[in-house]
Amino acid sequence: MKDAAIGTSQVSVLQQKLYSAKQALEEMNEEQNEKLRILMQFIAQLSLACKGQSLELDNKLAKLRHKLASFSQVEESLPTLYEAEATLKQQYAHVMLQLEDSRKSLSNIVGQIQRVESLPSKLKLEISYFKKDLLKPFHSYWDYIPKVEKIIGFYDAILQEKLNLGDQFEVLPRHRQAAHELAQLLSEIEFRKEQRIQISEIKQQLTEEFELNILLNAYQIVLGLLLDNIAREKTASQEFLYVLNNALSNVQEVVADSYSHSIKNYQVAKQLNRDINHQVDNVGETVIEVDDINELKNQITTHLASLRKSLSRKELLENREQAQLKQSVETLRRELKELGKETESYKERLFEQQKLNLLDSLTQLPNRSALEERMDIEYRNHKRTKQPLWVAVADIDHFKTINDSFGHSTGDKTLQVIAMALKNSLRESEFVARYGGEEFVLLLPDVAESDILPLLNRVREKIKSIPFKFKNQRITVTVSIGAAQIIENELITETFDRADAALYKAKNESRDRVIIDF
Ligand SMILES: Nc1nc2c(ncn2[C@@H]2O[C@H](COP(=O)(O)OP(=O)(O)OP(=O)(O)O)[C@@H](O)[C@H]2O)c(=O)[nH]1
Repeated sequence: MKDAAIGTSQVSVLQQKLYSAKQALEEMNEEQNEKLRILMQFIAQLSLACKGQSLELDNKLAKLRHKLASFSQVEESLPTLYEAEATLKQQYAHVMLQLEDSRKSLSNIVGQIQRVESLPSKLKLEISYFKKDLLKPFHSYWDYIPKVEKIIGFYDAILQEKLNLGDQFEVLPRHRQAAHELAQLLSEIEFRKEQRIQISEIKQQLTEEFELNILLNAYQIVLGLLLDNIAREKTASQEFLYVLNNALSNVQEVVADSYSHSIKNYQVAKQLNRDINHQVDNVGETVIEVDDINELKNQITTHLASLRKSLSRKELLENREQAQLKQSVETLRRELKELGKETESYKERLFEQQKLNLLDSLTQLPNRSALEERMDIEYRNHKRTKQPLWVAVADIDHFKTINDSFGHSTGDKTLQVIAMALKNSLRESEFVARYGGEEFVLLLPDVAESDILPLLNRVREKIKSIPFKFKNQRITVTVSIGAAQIIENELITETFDRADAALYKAKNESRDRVIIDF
């Protein structure tokens, strides 16, 4: 009976082992689910950064985010993940198609250039090589943009050729007008920091006496810079889409893989559990049924041997599962790290671009888009709090005379100084933007009706007192201001129109004054 007691205690040790093995397996599953949940949240956040690429993609990613937010089992999100991936692939295909169309259009343009008679043979040869080069497909916008620049270069060479032939190309009033318009346009476009010096040189050249090729060069450079800006933004978001797309595919593979592994392992483990329970039952029955001690010894030894075998198979399975889990988690962690890096640099580029989009490059004041956003916010605040809100439009008087008498770059500097003065004369909660040209818009919340005229007159006086000195001449620059307060049931754009009409009146009443539309 002593042997039987030993057998029973061994069985209970084995049962204990079995129980702790089961618990460890459950913990592993929980840990795996937790890691996946973190990854899913991350993907949801990341997909937000993709917004604005295409409406369809936005919808798919929104659906995916919704699924991921409420996910309890990974496999529930798989179909939506597949759908989002398919759309990302479509988007990629769409971009490629666009590039292909652009390549064909470029070939057509080159064909037209080739038809120009009187092309020097060297240029002809170069163009025909270039046309052959265009037979190769483009893989990114970076392939496309240099080709456009090259074509612009050909045009330029042809024009130069014509200029040289004619030699006495006269600068006509319409050329001067074009140069003036280009200079003005340059003041309204946001350029990147490293482009600004080049742009201000071009502006300077356009305002002085110039030859026709200066104007042509200016067009070419500006076009090149603009294309570069467009390409930068496009490539940045495109690259990011590809990375996200790949990451989604990898994660999807890992998830699907570990899911099918855990199903298989679960089934094997279930079978093993059944075997072990069965063997434990058998030991129990043997202890009850067999009386002969030797027989009992033999049978229990056999049962124990087979139990040990099942348990070691189970241990093997658990080890394998542990290794698979480690590998999946490792792969996911790597993906996460890569994505993290990519998102960080994308965010930086986006931030740069946003800054570029909302600041006026000359004065560094908020630009018109920023003004529209702020108007929206102030309007909603006003609706909520019922506090007064004023819109004022300020315009520099006789600004054209400054440009005409002292040059465009002096005009630019004047704009910068006045912009700074306007900004400094306002409180933190007040806002000023460059609306365009020499016009600024102020948004003034929370100012009582009795205070608005003195406030704006102070601003006007402050600008008038700036000691400008151009070409050793002391110049007083003044501004005219029109303002209006938002009234019940009025849109803020209507208030703006009334302020603008008041400014018009101030200009008509000999300028340098403030008129309020009460
Ligand atoms: N230097 C410079 N001039 C600019 C810029 N934007 C607009 N301008 C010039 O601003 C001048 C505006 O002239 P007008 O609209 O005739 O007005 P004004 O001379 O100020 O006359 P009033 O507004 O009637 O007092 C034009 O000569 C524009 O070329 C800029 O960014 N830099």
